[in-house]
Amino acid sequence: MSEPALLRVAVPNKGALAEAARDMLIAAGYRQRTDPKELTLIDMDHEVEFYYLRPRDIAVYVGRGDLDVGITGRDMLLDSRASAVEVMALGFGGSKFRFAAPSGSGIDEDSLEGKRIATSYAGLLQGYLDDRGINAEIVSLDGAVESAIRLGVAEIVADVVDTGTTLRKAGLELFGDPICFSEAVLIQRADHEESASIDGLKTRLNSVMVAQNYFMMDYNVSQADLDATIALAPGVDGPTVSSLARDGWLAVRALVPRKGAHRLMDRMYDAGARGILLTELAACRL
Ligand SMILES: Nc1ncnc2c1ncn2[C@@H]1O[C@H](COP(=O)(O)OP(=O)(O)OP(=O)(O)O)[C@@H](O)[C@H]1O
Ligand SMILES: O=P(O)(O)OC[C@H]1O[C@H](OP(=O)(O)OP(=O)(O)O)[C@H](O)[C@@H]1O
Ligand SMILES: [Mg+2]
Repeated sequence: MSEPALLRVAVPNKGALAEAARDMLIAAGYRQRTDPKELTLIDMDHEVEFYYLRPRDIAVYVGRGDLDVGITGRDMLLDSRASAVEVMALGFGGSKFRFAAPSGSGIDEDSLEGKRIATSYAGLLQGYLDDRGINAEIVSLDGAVESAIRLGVAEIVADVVDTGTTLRKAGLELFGDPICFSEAVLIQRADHEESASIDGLKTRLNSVMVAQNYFMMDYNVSQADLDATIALAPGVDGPTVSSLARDGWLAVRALVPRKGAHRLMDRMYDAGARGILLTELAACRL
């Protein structure tokens, strides 16, 4: 009997996305490497082979068709100019790609013409400049771009910003609108065909994201207050209502949005709910 064709999936091997990508794949039921030095891992149950690669290279492999699907940052996908497309945003690794200059320099987005701009995302920056007809010199660096100004290499930097701590430490301040709002994304080759195995992966990842957006709420309530509490927490397809071994009381279970769940708990209590529990979900397919 021939071996099944394995789905080839690229996963960041280190950096800002690696740990969250691994956690998400494990939550979706896949095996992941236990030794960070392993380069690949086969999950035979799901007929998937994972390749642990630099996030910057993942769009190249997927764009060429050497790998079927990959997880990388949207900014890295756009920077690569590879023939790959975003098929699903994964809800982690959020960052912005932004301009910064020394505090008080007076440089703004209207004064980019003729400047030297240091970045490790030359493709992404060039696309921004070309779209606006701006001529500026791009100084391409590998990382730690924030130091480029102090060292005289450039007057402006364009870099990934999350908390802004790195920029502040370098005495820089942001200017202009973000060039790109990034997060981790699932990518496929631009001319990909329909694939049941990739659909399976997307469904599983989606179920993890849905689970991250909801809590399961359990509570007890008297028959008299049931309608009021259901109106506050109607669930997705209506709550499950079971009898409780206490006369005139019911046990109720409903999915509730994670956002505002604690405020909802207060309102449920005021409406008569007691013994209210919020529980994390591991995965959830609605
Ligand atoms: N501090 C951060 N917070 C959130 N996302 C980030 C942060 N730094 C980078 N990212 C995002 O993670 C992705 C991969 O960047 P990362 O910094 O891990 O790659 P790298 O610079 O090639 O690797 P390394 O920094 O390990 O040399 C990019 O999409 C980037 O926007
Ligand atoms: O706004 P912050 O929360 O400070 O995060 C942004 C910093 O994080 C990344 O650096 P990384 O550690 O990946 O180093 P690198 O510049 O060498 O890639 C990014 O390049 C910024 O320098
Ligand atoms: Mg980095």
